[in-house]
Formats: sequence, structure tokens, C-alpha cells
Amino acid sequence: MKVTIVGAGAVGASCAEYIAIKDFASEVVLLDIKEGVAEGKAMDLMQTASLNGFDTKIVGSTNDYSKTADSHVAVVTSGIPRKPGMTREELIGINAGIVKDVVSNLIKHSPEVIVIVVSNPMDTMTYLTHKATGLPKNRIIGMGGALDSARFKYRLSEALECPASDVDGMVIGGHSDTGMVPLTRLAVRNSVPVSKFLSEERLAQVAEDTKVGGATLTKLLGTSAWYAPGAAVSALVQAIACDQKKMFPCSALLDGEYGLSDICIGVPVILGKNGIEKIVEIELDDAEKAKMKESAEGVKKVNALL
Ligand SMILES: NC(=O)c1ccc[n+]([C@@H]2O[C@H](COP(=O)([O-])OP(=O)(O)OC[C@H]3O[C@@H](n4cnc5c(N)ncnc54)[C@H](O)[C@@H]3O)[C@@H](O)[C@H]2O)c1
Ligand SMILES: O=C(O)C[C@H](O)C(=O)O
Repeated sequence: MKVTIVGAGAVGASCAEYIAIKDFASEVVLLDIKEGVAEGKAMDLMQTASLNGFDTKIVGSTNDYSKTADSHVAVVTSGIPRKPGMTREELIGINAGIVKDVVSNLIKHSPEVIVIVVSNPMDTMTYLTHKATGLPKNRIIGMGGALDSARFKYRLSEALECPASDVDGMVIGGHSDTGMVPLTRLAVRNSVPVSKFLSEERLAQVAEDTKVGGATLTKLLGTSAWYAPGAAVSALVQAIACDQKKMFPCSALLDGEYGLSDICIGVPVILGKNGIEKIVEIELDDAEKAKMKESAEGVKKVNALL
């Protein structure tokens, strides 16, 4: 299983590191436009192989797509990250051109590739990838909900004063500060609804902290986060590489599901060797449906800027 990661910046390198440590891929190609950076990061990571005990070969490339040929999965992290005070949507002007160019190069060398889009604004970049490539919809996946759900579980575990491994929960909707829909009604601690332990006010605070999870980190770091994003991407790549049939909320092209069409937005999907193998339609209550509708309107407004 060969994986390409375009963009050897903070998220791309973190993702390469997690994939290598999990040791399920034969090769990871890191590609960047900045001369020498991908080669340098690949070499640095390869020098951790004997320490961390992995056999994955990591190769760097300065914009030479021939090295990415016949990749099974490609991750697109190329583009600029936001700075404190910015929204993800403000990145569209620069990132749309980069993503369009990158995905067309990827497909030239790997016509069967499954693409995972990470660059922001992610739902719109995923939609752009569909429009630019015409690939079947199971082969284009936007990563946002897996990260947002991990942050939701972190905030829930904080509120419950328990390990995150005790908690399950999911965030659907757009990957934006206002568009995320944390499903607090369905979140559980070891099968017990979290509402048994937390007040409505505390749960509302957890949801709000989850939605601004990326902005909170951007303010602290001066640029956006990379460890949890890299880990979330690596989990999606592993689900595909190992045909795990795991469920993650991902940005998928919808055709009537959740009452939405011609939009990429976060919904639960099953990931396996074919990419998105199924979109899972769960029963939402009226409040959740209204939030999902509002979120979709927000994503469509950004799509209209393309
Ligand atoms: N979807 C998510 O959940 C999520 C999470 C974190 C970050 N992001 C997004 O991912 C993107 C990358 O974030 P980062 O922190 O890694 O940024 P970064 O600046 O550290 O890395 C981006 C890299 O892309 C490279 N690049 C730019 N244009 C390129 C091109 N045409 N071809 C190849 N490489 C190119 C840059 O040289 C740089 O090394 C940002 O848009 C950020 O907003 C999304
Ligand atoms: O917050 C950002 O801009 C980056 C990313 O989308 C995140 O959620 O960490």
C-alpha cells in the first residue's frame, strides 16, 4: 500500500509520522513545492524507524509527481493555514488554486487513487476536487469530522473527568467555527447517555468549545494545529488501507442524503478499501436537522465563491 501526502508542512509531516508508526503502509511519499523540505522531513522521519520500530519507507519529493505514481491513497494538505483571528473560509483565494493543481497532478500519475482532502476550507476544497476531477464519489473524502469528533470526545472527557477512551460521540456538518453539529444527544460514556452526568448548560459549553476547537488552538499556536489533524488523517488512511469498514464522519458528496444535494459536508460514512463504501443516514431530531440545514447553507455560500 503506497500513500502520497502532498504538503510536507505541519499536518503532512505529522500524518506521515503517524502512518509510519502504525506500520501498515509499505511506502509514504511526501511531496512539497518548497525545494528540499519534503526530502529533509522524509530523511528525518526515516531516522526514527529503528527507534520506533517501523518498516514503512518514507520518500521525499520536490514537486516531482512521478515519485507518487500508483499511489492507493493521496492526502492533500498543501496550502496555507489560518492565522489567529482568521476563519478557514478566508483561505479559499489561495488554497483553491493549489488544491486544483495538486489533484490534477496526482490523478495523472495515479488514476485509481483515493483522495483525502485536508486543505481548508475543507468542505469546499472537497467539492472543488469533485468538480475538477470527476472522480467517482467514493474516491474523494474530506477530513474534518474525524478531528472534530476527537476534539468533542476530549471536551466531553474533560467535563466528565474521565479518560477519552470511556467516551463516544460524533460531530457532523461543515468543518467551520459555526457549522459543526456536535451530536450531544447521542454521546455516551460506556453506553450511558452523557446527559445522565452533565447538565444541559455544561453540554452546551462542551459543544461550543468543540466548534471553536481549531480557532482556540490557532490562537495559542499562532498557526493551526497539526498533531490531532495528522492523527485523524492517519486513521482514515488506515481504515482504507486495512479495509477496516470503520465509521467516521467525513465530508462526502451528497445526492439526497440528509435532504441535501450537490454539496460536500460531514456525515457518517463507512471507510474501506474502496474509500467511502456507504453513507450512513442516522435519524436526527428537529433541532439537529435545523442545524444541519443551516450548516449546509453556510458551506454552499463558500462553494459559490469558487
Ligand atoms: N481539515 C482539517 O481538519 C485540517 C486540519 C489542520 C489543517 N488543515 C489545513 O491544512 C492545510 C495545511 O496546514 P499546515 O499547518 O500543514 O500548513 P503548513 O504551512 O505547515 O504546510 C503546508 C505546506 O503546503 C506546501 N504547499 C503549498 N503549495 C503547494 C503546492 N502547490 N504543492 C505542494 N505543496 C505545496 C507548503 O510549501 C507547505 O509546506 C491548511 O490549509 C490548513 O488550514 C485542515
Ligand atoms: O483550525 C484550522 O484552521 C485548522 C483545522 O481546520 C483544524 O480544525 O484544526
